[in-house]
Formats: sequence, C-alpha cells, structure tokens
Amino acid sequence: MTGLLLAIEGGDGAGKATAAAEVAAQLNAAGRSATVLSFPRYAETLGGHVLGEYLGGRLPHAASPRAIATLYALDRFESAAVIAEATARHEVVVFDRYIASNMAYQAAQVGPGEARDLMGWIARLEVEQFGLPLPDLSLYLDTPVEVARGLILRKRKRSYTDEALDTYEADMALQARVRANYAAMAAEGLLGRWATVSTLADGALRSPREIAGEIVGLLV
Ligand SMILES: Nc1ncnc2c1ncn2[C@@H]1O[C@H](COP(=O)(O)OP(=O)(O)O)[C@@H](O)[C@H]1O
Ligand SMILES: Cc1cn([C@H]2C[C@H](O)[C@@H](COP(=O)(O)OP(=O)(O)O)O2)c(=O)[nH]c1=O
Repeated sequence: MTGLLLAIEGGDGAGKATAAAEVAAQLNAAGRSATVLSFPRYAETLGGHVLGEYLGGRLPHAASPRAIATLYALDRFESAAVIAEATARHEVVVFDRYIASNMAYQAAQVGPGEARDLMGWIARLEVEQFGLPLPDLSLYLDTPVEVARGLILRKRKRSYTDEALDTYEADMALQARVRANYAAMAAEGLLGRWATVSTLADGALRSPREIAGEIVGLLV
C-alpha cells in the first residue's frame, strides 16, 4: 500500500491535532486505514528533544531562523523510517504539521524581503537534501488568531513547558505573520496541492466532526 500524505497545517491552537485525530477516526471507521504522525516528535528524536528545550525557553533565543529550521527538518529526517513505514502500511498518513510549518514559522521571523528566499531554502533542505516526501495535499486550517488563542488556553499541559503559552504562541504579531504566510503558500501552491478549511461558520466554531468530514471529502 502506498499511503496518501495529508498535511494538516495552521497556526498554534488552530485545531490541527483535533482535526487530524478525527480525520483518521472517520477514515478508519469507513474501512480506510489511516494513522497520524505529529511533528515535532519531541520525545522520539534528537532534533525534537532540542526543540522542546528551545520552545520551553531553556536555550538562547538568538539562534538564526535557518538554524532553528534545520532542527525541525532534522526531527523529520530522523523520522524518515517511521514515515516510510506508515506510508507502506496505511492508505492515508495524516501529518499534524509538516514541512510547510517550518516555512510559515521561520519566514515569519525575518523581514518581508527575506521571507521568500528562506521558504525556498527550507523546502530544498527538507525535500532535496533530506529526501523527505512531498505531501499529496496540504490542508490549511483557517482559525482567527483570537479564537486560536482561546483554544490554546484549553490545552492540556505540554511535555516541554509548564507555561500556558510557549515561545511562539505568546507572540500575537508572529501568529498573524504565520497566518499570512500560510495564506500565501496555499494561494501559490508551494510544496504542491493545497486546500483551505475554515474552522468557523457564522462566527462560531464548527464541530471537529464537521471539520474533519469536509477534509475527508477532499481526499479523492
Ligand atoms: N472544532 C473544535 N471545537 C471545539 N474545541 C476544539 C475544536 N478544535 C480544537 N478544540 C480544542 O482546542 C484545543 C486546541 O486544539 P488542538 O487540536 O490541540 O490545536 P493545535 O493542534 O492546532 O494546536 C484543544 O483543547 C481541543 O480540544
Ligand atoms: C513542525 C514544526 C513546528 N514549528 C513550530 C510551530 C509551533 O509554534 C511549534 C510547536 O509545534 P506544535 O505543533 O504547536 O507543538 P505543540 O502542539 O506540542 O505545542 O513549532 C516550526 O516552526 N517548524 C516545524 O517544522
């Protein structure tokens, strides 16, 4: 079996983990084997461990966006065998964040004139140099920053920090730039095919079941 790779993307607290789990559950219930891989893999890889230290504020924050991007890419590179195994065993592999997260977040740390170059650099590092597979579909989960912040505060404690908001989550201006980067990547089809799904309808949060149902409907 060669699994279809579906990357769920979006800002912090957009509802990615919830949507990824629900998409896999709906597919499995319909007899289509699916699994979820969530990045970063904090506890499983060296890159993930160092990132946990970074996001928890225990490393110097003067590190350049390229250095940080390399750690996220390393976490996926170290996971190549796990990705290959999941792809071999399942019809659909759902990524809770993938390469586009690195592009959206690191490009949000540099000036607008540098953002494009950095996105291209990250895509080449991950796909050409590290040999990671391109996703078949990147799904941008569109949740306004204020709604996402409310959802982050509902999360359970994370492994890498005691704070309610980690380094990136606390920075609202950064979250707004991340959203703009995702919208641009989706519009231009960077890394391949994109679709956008809104988590709100008439100003209210849609149920995870409804959001996932729309996503499953996009998988042909
Ligand atoms: N559609 C939804 N309706 C209600 N609560 C949600 C929905 N999506 C996510 N949540 C809740 O919001 C919080 C953050 O969601 P999560 O999926 O962990 O976001 P992300 O992975 O994008 O950071 C969790 O407590 C989750 O249960
Ligand atoms: C996977 C990935 C995440 N990130 C960022 C986005 C998030 O702000 C942060 C942590 O990822 P996140 O998925 O939010 O972890 P958790 O749900 O445990 O808080 O890392 C990147 O910058 N590049 C990447 O490749």
